[in-house]
This record gives sequence, C-alpha cells and structure tokens, in this order.
Amino acid sequence: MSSLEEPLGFDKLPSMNTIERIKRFSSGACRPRSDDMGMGHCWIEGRICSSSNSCEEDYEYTRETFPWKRHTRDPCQGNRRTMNSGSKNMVSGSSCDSRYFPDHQCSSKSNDKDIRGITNKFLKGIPKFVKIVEVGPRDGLQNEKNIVPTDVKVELIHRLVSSGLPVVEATSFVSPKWVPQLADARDVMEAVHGLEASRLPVLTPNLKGFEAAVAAGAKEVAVFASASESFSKSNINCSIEESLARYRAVTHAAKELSIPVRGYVSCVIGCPEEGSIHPSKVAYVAKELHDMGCFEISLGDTIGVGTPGTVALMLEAVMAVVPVEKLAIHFHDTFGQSLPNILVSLQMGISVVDSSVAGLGGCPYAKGASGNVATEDVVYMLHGLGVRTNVDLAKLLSAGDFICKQLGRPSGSKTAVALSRVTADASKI
Ligand SMILES: CC(C)(COP(=O)([O-])OP(=O)([O-])OC[C@H]1O[C@@H](n2cnc3c(N)ncnc32)[C@H](O)[C@@H]1OP(=O)([O-])[O-])[C@@H](O)C(=O)NCCC(=O)NCCSC(=O)C[C@@](C)(O)CC(=O)[O-]
Repeated sequence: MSSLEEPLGFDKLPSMNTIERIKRFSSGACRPRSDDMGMGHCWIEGRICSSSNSCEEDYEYTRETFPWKRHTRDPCQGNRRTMNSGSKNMVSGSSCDSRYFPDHQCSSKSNDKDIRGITNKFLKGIPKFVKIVEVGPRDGLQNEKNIVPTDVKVELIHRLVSSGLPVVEATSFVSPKWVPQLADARDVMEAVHGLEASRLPVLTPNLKGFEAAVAAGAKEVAVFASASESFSKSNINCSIEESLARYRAVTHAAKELSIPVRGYVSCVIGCPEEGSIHPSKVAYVAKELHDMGCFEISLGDTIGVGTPGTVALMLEAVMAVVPVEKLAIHFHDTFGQSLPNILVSLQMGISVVDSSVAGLGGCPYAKGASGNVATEDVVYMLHGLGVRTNVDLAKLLSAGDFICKQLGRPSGSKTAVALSRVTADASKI
C-alpha cells in the first residue's frame, strides 16, 4: 500500500461498488471543520467539498470514514505530480492547483464564511438558499423511447426524495397518445402516495388532466404554456390564448381544492420553429399565469439556446411584471450555457432552479433540444458558491447512477462523470 492509499482507503476500492465509491468521494469527502484544517487534508476535498449544509450534516460520517488526522500532505503544495504519476486523472491533477482554482478551493484555512465573502464581493445578489425543483422523473423521462417500468420511476422518485430535494416533479397527466412514456402517471402517483418529505407536483395540460391528477392523489400541479405560438400548437395543440383559457379553468378548480399550481412558460429565449422569442412575449405569458394564481412561474429555455446575455434581457422584461420571488428558471444544456445562465439568474435575484438528475431530458416536441441541466452539476456549483440547497450530493449521485444504469447510458452530469473517473483512476494507483 502506498502512502497515498492508506488515508483514502484506496486499497478497499476494488471491493466497493460504484455507488459506494461515489458516496465515499462526494459527501464523504467534505471539508473538515476549521479546527481540523491544519492537519492537512485529502487531495480531492478541495474540489468536492463545498460549503453545503449537507457537508455539515455529514460531518460525523466524514470523521468516521476518513482518518483525517493521519493526512500530512498539503494538496496545494507538490502533490499534484505525485497524484498524476501513473494516472491520467485530470481531476486529481488539477484539483488543488492554485493556478486553476481560487484559493478557497484549496486553502487549508478556507471555510464557508470565506466563500460567502467572496460570493458577496464578486457575485452580488446570490441568494443564501436555492430551492431546486427536480424534474427528472417527468421532463427527464418523458422523451425516452423505451418505456421505463413504473417501479423504476417510483424507485427514482424515492431516491431523489431521500437526497433532500424539496420538490420532485413526479409525472404528467397528459394524453398517453402524445407522451406514451408517462401513460402510467396514475400508478406512479399511487405508489409514491406516502412520500411526505418532498412536494411531488405533476403536469396537467387541461381540466381532464387536473381531475385525473387529483383523483390519483396529487397535491400540487403545474400548467405549461409557451411564449411561442408554433410551439404551443405542436406541444399542446392549441394557441397561446386557448392554452391560457384552459389554465384559467385549471387554476380556478385548483383554488377550490386549495391545490397550488405552478406555471411554466416554454421557449423563453428561442423556438425550434420561430427562432428568437422577444422578451415581451415571455413577460406577457408569465404575467397571465401569475395573474390567474400560479404561485411560481418557471421560465423554460426549452431548446437551450440562451446565453447569459439573452437570459438577462428576458429576465429583466419578466421581472418588470412578475415579482422576482415568484420566478424560477429552467434550462436545457444544448449549448452548454446552463450553468452560466443559472449564475446570472441568481445574480438577478432568482432563487428557484429547475434541473434534472443526470441531465436527463428533452421535450418530445422540441427536436434537437438536449437534456436539462444536470441537478448534480447545479448542486456542485451552488455548494461551491456557499449557497445552501439541502441536497446531499452523494445521495443525488447515487440516484443518478441508478437511473443511468436502468437506461443503459452514461450520465449527462459532468460532476457525476468526473467523480466516477476520480474514483476509478484512483483505484489504479
Ligand atoms: C393537451 C393535449 C391533451 C391536447 O391534445 P388533443 O389531441 O388536442 O386533445 P383532445 O382534447 O382532442 O383529446 C384527444 C384525446 O386525448 C385525451 N386527453 C385529453 N386530455 C387528456 C389528459 N390530460 N390526459 C389523458 N388523456 C387526455 C382525450 O380524452 C382524447 O382521447 P380519445 O377520445 O382520442 O381516446 C395533448 O396535446 C397533450 O397531452 N400534450 C402534452 C404534451 C407534453 O406533455 N409535452 C411535453 C411537456 S414539456 C413542456 O411543455 C416544456 C417544459 C414544461 O418542460 C418546460 C421547458 O422545457 O421549457
């Protein structure tokens, strides 16, 4: 056993399954509290550990799992080459290289306060807590060609809920002819009936869907309009005005039952058929949804064409007519712009972010659109900013691993892929 293996337990890796490895190197690799810092720390922790509250919660686990006090090396000084020898491990190679990462990522004196200080100084307006709305079981799966078994969907929801996500969008009560993948909406809702830890909203395109959702036990619903006439037609087979009329009926019925309704606006930046969408159109639909009683309006860049510039323009227009605390953002990652788009949105005061585990997703009626921004990547970034989410990254990674295995494909989350490479390569050292 090399001197590097012992403190990290690399010798045990071959006998650990992937989920155990991920767990071990994610939340388990949280930064120890400042009183332990001077003892030196794991080379990986500067990258993985964040200021998250889940780090705090997992602290006891961390102490038990890693004998921190036996660590003597300083990852910022000289171990980079050691870790790279015989390994192609990119993350370990750069994990604590001060040329690439800000000081707080590797400094043994850094703590959550430092991160918040830096965030306040350079990234003004970032909220302390962000509510993540997980849309994987609905938006993530709706476009899957092969029907995912109901029990897999249910297991996914259970795992996402247990990771601490406050909201997990469970399914849609839409026409099974339009979205065959979610034809089992009623069975899914019945199976997750007892889950109380998270809110489990469902999509409803009309009164028929709303009634079916309520009958199946849904306690929260979402309606979905579009800022693009063409997309409205191809997605829900009606004009924007017709859809708003339907949604007035849904919000009215929901109010009678005290059921909260979320509103989506899709194509807020661009439409697959119409191209650019003017921010005023988005503002109009968002205001209509707000006025009819939607408690939150999620602004969806359905085809993922937005950049921080176009997103800021759109948000400015919407924020002029809907209070910012009622707004959420929903990005697809087609052009790799989701995280910068989220960052600029947070700076503008948004504190609700939609995302999908493992980056699953895509709308069946928006050809070419890629998956949603991956929840793991959002959580990783937010915790790195010192923003709390209540999400346990290790458990979230495990949920992502589960669904990717079921679908037989690699994760669309860069965080998940990076962490699995770290552990896999580390085991070869
Ligand atoms: C809205 C409709 C139903 C109109 O579809 P339609 O064909 O115009 O509806 P219809 O009223 O003429 O009814 C046709 C058939 O569907 C049935 N039907 C009617 N309503 C329902 C219902 N609720 N549940 C189950 N069945 C329903 C109805 O009973 C009838 O059955 P039939 O008599 O032929 O056997 C259809 O277009 C539809 O279901 N569309 C949903 C498409 C969808 O889910 N797209 C993905 C959503 S993702 C999104 O919008 C973007 C978002 C939110 O993720 C944000 C972003 O990414 O930007």
